[in-house]
Amino acid sequence: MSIAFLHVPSYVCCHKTFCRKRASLLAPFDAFRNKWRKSIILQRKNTYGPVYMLFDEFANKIQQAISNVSKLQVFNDKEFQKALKNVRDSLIEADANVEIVDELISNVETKMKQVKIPKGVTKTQMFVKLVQDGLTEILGGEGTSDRILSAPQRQKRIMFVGLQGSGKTTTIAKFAKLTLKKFPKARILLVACDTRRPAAIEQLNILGKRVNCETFSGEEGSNAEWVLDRALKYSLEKEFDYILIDTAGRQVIDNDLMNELVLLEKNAKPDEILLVLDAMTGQEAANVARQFATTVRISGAVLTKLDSDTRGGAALSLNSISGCSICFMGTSENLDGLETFYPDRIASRILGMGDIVSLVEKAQENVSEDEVKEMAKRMMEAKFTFEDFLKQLSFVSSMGSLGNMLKMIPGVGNKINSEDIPKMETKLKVAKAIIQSMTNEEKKNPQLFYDDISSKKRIERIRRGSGRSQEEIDDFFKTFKSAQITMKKLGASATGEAGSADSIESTDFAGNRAQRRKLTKAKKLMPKNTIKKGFAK
Ligand SMILES: Nc1nc2c(ncn2[C@@H]2O[C@H](COP(=O)(O)OP(=O)(O)OP(=O)(O)O)[C@@H](O)[C@H]2O)c(=O)[nH]1
Repeated sequence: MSIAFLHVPSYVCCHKTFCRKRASLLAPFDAFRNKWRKSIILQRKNTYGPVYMLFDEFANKIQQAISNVSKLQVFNDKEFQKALKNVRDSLIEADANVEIVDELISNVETKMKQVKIPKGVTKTQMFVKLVQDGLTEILGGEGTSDRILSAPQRQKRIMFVGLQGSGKTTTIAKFAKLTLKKFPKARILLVACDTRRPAAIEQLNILGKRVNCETFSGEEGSNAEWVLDRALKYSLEKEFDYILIDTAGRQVIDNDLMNELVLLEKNAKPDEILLVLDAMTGQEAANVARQFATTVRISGAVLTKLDSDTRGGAALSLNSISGCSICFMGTSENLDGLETFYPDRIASRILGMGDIVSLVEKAQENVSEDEVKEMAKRMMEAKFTFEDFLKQLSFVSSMGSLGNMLKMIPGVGNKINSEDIPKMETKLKVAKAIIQSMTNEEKKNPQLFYDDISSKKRIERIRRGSGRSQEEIDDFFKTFKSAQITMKKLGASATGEAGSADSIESTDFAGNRAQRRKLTKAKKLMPKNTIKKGFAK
């Protein structure tokens, strides 16, 4: 059965009254709609594990349009118009607002005609850059996330508002965790002002414990103002640095909700008010934002459930329609699933150009400088053990989903087939299990598995201990060997020692006969001085 009828594009319902009527008309479908959403999340989880690609449906289409242009030898007016049409179509299909899309297309068209293309830059490259700039603009301007996440000069109060089920309570816990990552000594109090839904208080209590933050809640039946008043006194007394205030949501915007928020804003005098919006509502999120912004002073939006939103309509419409910029995005149900939203980096990721800045930031968050130095030193010394391999694997998994990480690497993200990622993630898990079944001596000395007469017995013991098949074990040792070779190559090239092709060929994992023949042929074709030492440039 088609459920498309549940999502009327918001440009059809530009009138406030109609919006309200539409929402109440759809209220009976809400339970069904939520069930449908949950089933989609489950389906995606079952198919791809924890992987999500940012707006993958939209990204695939726009990347296709861009890649067609990049392949062109001649970029004449006919091709240019065709490329513009393809970009426009992909944005419209992504549920972006038609007026905004047309403005973007017209800007690209005008700029392309006016701009003086610098030497060394092709017309098609200029086109891609203009599309990227346009996309960055509609995703939002500067953003306020850095200010919101900055160290507080005095007690900082942040209020979270939004419709029911948009993800406020979960986002508060995620936000607390993100803040603690940045300021580990920060003292954070979570305040349960969502007194309408008793389960919300319990939910905040549980989540608070999971992120090691204290929660303040009133008795059952107490009103939100009363709880806030007590919580503020308590927080001053105990000198908390951050006060994160959860508020009640409604299925639709009504006077009751708005009046309560106005009172809470007046009493809490929050430094920031974050509007939490469900990305899966598409353009409707922009209308909700517009209505909230008329009542309370919204500092920015948190767009949740982006892991389930393949189209991107909410992100593409929010800023232009409501003037509300996206500061953070929810990328999973996990408490680690909140990321800062940088429009330029997101545009780059969508266009398949990667996001190396975020990748480096993630790496810095998860691995210390000393660890990096130690790893580099071992690489230089051409030592690479199972212990190092395990450290690298743990480092990769601590950075979040592999799919997200790969998408951030320029030139790699758009070449990865999302269906291959779960296989890669399973491979990482298998490798971890195998190494964990080794003794400390084995972890430190991989040679025991290659030269030692007891190697067969060792491998068999590990196979049984890790519960893996012989095929998985063989695959693991092969992968490890090639990682070891790569490390040797890197170490040799950095120190200028003989290595590279010659030394690789002499190892037992130089590939099969066909690969070796290919290598010899390549070496013959290379100028002599390039194959002696290090990498050929
Ligand atoms: N997949 C996914 N699920 C999320 C995300 N954020 C929140 N959720 C889920 O959305 C559901 C609703 O989240 P809540 O935090 O309870 O929403 P709320 O706005 O506090 O709801 P009310 O208190 O009823 O107003 C929960 O099942 C969350 O786990 C996200 O970024 N991704």
